[in-house]
Amino acid sequence: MRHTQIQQFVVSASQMAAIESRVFAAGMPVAALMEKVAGLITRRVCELYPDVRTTFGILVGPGHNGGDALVVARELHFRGYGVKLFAPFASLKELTAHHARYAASLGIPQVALANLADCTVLIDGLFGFGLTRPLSGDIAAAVDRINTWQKPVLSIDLPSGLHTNTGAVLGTAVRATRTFCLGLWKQAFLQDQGQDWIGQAELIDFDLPLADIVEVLGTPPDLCRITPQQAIAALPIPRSVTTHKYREGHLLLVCGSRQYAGAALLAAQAARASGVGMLSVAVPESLRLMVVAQVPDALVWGCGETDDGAIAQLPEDLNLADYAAIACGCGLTREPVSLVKQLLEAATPLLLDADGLNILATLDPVPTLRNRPAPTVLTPHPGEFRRLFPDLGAASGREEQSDSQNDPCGNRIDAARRAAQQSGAIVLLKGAKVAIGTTQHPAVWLNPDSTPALARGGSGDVLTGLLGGLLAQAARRHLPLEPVVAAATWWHAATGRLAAAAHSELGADASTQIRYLPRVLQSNDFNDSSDFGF
Ligand SMILES: NC(=O)C1=CN([C@@H]2O[C@H](COP(=O)(O)OP(=O)(O)OC[C@H]3O[C@@H](n4cnc5c(N)ncnc54)[C@H](OP(=O)(O)O)[C@@H]3O)[C@@H](O)[C@H]2O)[C@@H](O)CC1
Ligand SMILES: Nc1ncnc2c1ncn2[C@@H]1O[C@H](COP(=O)(O)OP(=O)(O)O)[C@@H](O)[C@H]1O
Ligand SMILES: [K+]
Repeated sequence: MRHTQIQQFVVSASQMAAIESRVFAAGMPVAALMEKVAGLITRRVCELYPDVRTTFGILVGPGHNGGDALVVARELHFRGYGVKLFAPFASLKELTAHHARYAASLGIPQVALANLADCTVLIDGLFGFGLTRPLSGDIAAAVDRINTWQKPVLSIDLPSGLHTNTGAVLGTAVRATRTFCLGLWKQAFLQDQGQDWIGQAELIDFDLPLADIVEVLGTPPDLCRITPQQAIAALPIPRSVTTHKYREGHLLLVCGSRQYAGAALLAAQAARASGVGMLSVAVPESLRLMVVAQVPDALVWGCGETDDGAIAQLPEDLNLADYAAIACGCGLTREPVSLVKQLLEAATPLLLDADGLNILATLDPVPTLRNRPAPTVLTPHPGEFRRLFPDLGAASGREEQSDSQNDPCGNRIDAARRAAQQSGAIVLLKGAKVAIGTTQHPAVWLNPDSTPALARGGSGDVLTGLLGGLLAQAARRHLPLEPVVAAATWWHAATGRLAAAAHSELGADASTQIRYLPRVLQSNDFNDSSDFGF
């Protein structure tokens, strides 16, 4: 129970400090907490490296991150491991200085950086959430040098140099292979730009009282890290035994063009896998028979086409009020502007993706969305996000085409939140760590566990179909849509992980993802997203 609750929280540096202050004010001695935390870290290090011939090079910073590192060093020393310290700061916080003195008295050597080069593993205790300014000078040079060594690095709390909230690299940062996040997930762990430095992330729960956490974060908290349990709870299962197809929602998918026929198929097949009661698909007339053949369960509308094979208009006898939800955009091309306008005016929950978003971007999006008579869900990747919300775009993540960006204001959590606040829409900002901005509480949902196997054309169409189908089911029941958007995000990511486990990261193409959608729900163990057996 505690394990599940703790996994949902995400904190900023100041919130973490506020929670710790409450614990200290209540009587917990700082030194005792440091012993406890470092003891838990030591246990994990010993589990990871049971061979006592392993040698550890330990980087010691001036604050309590360095204090943690010194306690870990001492404990590893007592367990018989070889330990060397690199402690380049002349002035240490008081508790850290005590531990440094004791470590010296035990004969644990303090060495120059070059002498760590022969250690098997490095432990990074330079800076944690107390980092206040960019790394510079000798310490930045040391970090840069360590990063060239290609050794396993275990970072304590955060890779030193990473901004606790944004995950941005401040000057330079340690490239960790694994990071032990202490107590509560820091925001950096849910930001794309920190991921290449964090490596494998692991939470070390050291029993911060829930009452203190809730007091600082509020109920419900502003941010929520999506857990499998929450996601499953938001899915329309188990079904009522007496239900019938019209009670399980009717989705209208508006998608496809002669140029992008596959996108329509992927979205329709994923919508089918969502369990939606009825699925209608509106495509250009020339795609109609192909969709019928591939998705025989759908009612397929053939629409009038433009010269280029995009949808010119919806059939006259198609009544938008007949549907619980509409999803539009996959493979649409940017031609059908009046179609998207028509859908935006409908009093039906609307999901816009891909070219639906690109068209919306030309229609003065913020006031248009604000005037919508029904809820809207947007699923932009960072490029589409920037087109929709240019004033927030810099904060949405790295450039699509660039592989070396570290945008110092790449705060996706903030970008998704502000986009939702401005527009009133639910904004699902795609990426490695999907951030979903809402106007409700929580203001932002964050999806922690995914796979780069999803980074390929067609993945987004799968998400749109799946989410559209789930939105139709929720809207039919008059349920809030925000938890459903979070659940679809989790389901899609879990599908990618399951498909990648079976077929490799390269083999989890969009069609394979669709085949794996139902298998995610067949797994019996949702206690932890890492408990899927992969
Ligand atoms: N309290 C506890 O018992 C628990 C604490 N825990 C542990 O404590 C960590 C937080 O400790 P912390 O607050 O001491 O901050 P920390 O991250 O060590 O660094 C601050 C020091 O770095 C300095 N400094 C900053 N930037 C710098 C720069 N660019 N270049 C050079 N120096 C720079 C800064 O100096 P100043 O800015 O004051 O000049 C200050 O001296 C947390 O991450 C976790 O590991 C947990 O185990 C839970 C229990
Ligand atoms: N590195 C990554 N790790 C995890 N998920 C990713 C990664 N890159 C992309 N994704 C996910 O894959 C999907 C890609 O969607 P999108 O960019 O719209 O692709 P397309 O339109 O080509 O299908 C989104 O759900 C996104 O969150
Ligand atoms: K660190």
